[in-house]
Amino acid sequence: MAAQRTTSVAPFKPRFMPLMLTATLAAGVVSRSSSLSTAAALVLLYAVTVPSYVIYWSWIYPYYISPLRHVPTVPGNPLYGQMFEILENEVGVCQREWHKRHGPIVRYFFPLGTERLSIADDDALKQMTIKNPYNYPKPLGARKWMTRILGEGILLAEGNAHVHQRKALTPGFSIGSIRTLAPIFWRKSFLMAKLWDQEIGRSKDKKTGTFEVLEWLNRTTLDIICEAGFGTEVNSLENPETPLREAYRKVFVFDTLSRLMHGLQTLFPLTKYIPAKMNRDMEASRGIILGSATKIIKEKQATANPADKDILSLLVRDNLKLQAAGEAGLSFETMRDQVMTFLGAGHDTTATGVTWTLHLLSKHLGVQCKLREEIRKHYPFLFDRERRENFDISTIDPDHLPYLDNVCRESLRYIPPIPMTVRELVEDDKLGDYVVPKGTTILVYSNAINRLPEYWGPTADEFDPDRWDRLPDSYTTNAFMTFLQGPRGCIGRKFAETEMKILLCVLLSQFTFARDESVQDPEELKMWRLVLRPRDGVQLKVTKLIFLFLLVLNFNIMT
Ligand code: HEM
Repeated sequence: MAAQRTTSVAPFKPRFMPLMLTATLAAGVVSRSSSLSTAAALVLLYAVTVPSYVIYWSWIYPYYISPLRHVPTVPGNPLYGQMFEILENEVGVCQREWHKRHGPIVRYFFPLGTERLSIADDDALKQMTIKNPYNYPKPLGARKWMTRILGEGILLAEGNAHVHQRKALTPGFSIGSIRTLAPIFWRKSFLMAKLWDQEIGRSKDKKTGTFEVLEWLNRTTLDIICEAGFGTEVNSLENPETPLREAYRKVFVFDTLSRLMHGLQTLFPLTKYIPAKMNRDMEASRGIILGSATKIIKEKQATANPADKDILSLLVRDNLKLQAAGEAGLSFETMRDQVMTFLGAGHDTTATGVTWTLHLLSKHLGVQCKLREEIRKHYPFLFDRERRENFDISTIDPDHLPYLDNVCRESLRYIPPIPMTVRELVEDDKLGDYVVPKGTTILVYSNAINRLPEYWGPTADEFDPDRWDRLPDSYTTNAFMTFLQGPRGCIGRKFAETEMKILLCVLLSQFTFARDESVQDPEELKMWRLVLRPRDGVQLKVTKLIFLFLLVLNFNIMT
């Protein structure tokens, strides 16, 4: 299709309040110049204005005036748009179907013909994420909503401020830096496994425990980001009630009212002042997170030790160097907000990713066995308590396990912990064949793109780690949007991947995982708030591996 152009004349976009004000003033004029009373004139003018407004925005603007009218559009009633379908379904699933039916760039509606574009087109994604990323900032409403808990760190910075912060933070996330931090990942993973071992020890048969794993993994990844990221020991693993963990627990409450309030706040930021429980909890959580971040950064600045390897130490040292060279460097508030960002972005995401992986392994026992055998082949000592306690863990690089790599990638493709991201154009731009005007809201759904047959072939909807060894010709880098791409993509990707692999090596070498059939499949209960989580967590049957060994050994001896 030929490229569409925006018209040089700005399209007519009446706004509700000014329109009603005009109607009210007109009612005054009409009542004075006719026999109608003011009330009757008001009723008459409102009766004409409101339906005209609704008809214009729902049926005239979207189809005859909007510069986006040529973009393939999801059929439906623009009066309420696809809102109900979106609310009823898992985030990204409607968009996945729409892309399959209508192509890689689709338009759909929120009420009153409010337009949204969902982008899955390879070139358009390149344009947004790599060629022109700063033309696509996060919309103000979304930013304000996220700032409350994540601070105004790198995730929410835009333009030059983002370039500056990204440059300052990148060295802390280099492969070399992550390698230096890996022993912390191992230590915390072993600690969690030890605590699981104790938990199972308290079960009836002392072999199998049935418990919810997401909360455990959240505590482990929180402890890891605090120590590896900031050199701070939180130990929420052994102290589950630690206020910082409690603060994040409250942020992710999924009762209906909280979900409604969160949704409202992205549209109307002032609703954060409504004295509802959710707002009180959010404020309390914010206070704790902000307080912890302030304490961390103050301690770090006071004791900048050249031997410290954590990410924040690198940042503080770099910043001091910049300031010594007469450059501005990062302010105290910016550094504090980076800590808030890393706390928020850096633990729940990975915990959710590992949790979904364990869930998928519990459903695909063949994959679980194959993965365990690979770990055993490369790192046999992990399966032996005495040997693993005496092994120099810093020499192990889990990147050398190809099947582990496949399993992690496939799990993150199949259920992306961050299922979507939203952007708003600052200036007109061309996406695919369409000129998209500034102000358009655009969504990139990893939970749609990651499973499109156009990129992944007919098995796109299956969990199959082996696919990574035989990717179809239609695959492109942008078909895997779990970490986004380009300068706004996840800076912590290597950190998360290494952490995930180490956790899986430790867990699979000590336990087996089976579905707890007494609870509903968590995949049917996905809930989204920044992260796509299982609503009630993931409850698994966790069996100590040593007992299975003995069982197999016994069986072999007897037969
Ligand atoms: C499996 C785990 C993770 C996933 C799936 C993930 C995914 C993402 C995605 C999709 C974005 C882009 C968000 C947007 O712009 O809307 C992002 C950004 C970011 N992530 Fe991650 N992330 C993970 C782990 C981590 C970890 C462990 C850290 C820190 C240690 C981290 C730190 C960040 C930061 C700071 C940004 C903002 C980058 C920027 O705007 O320049 N993430 N992540």
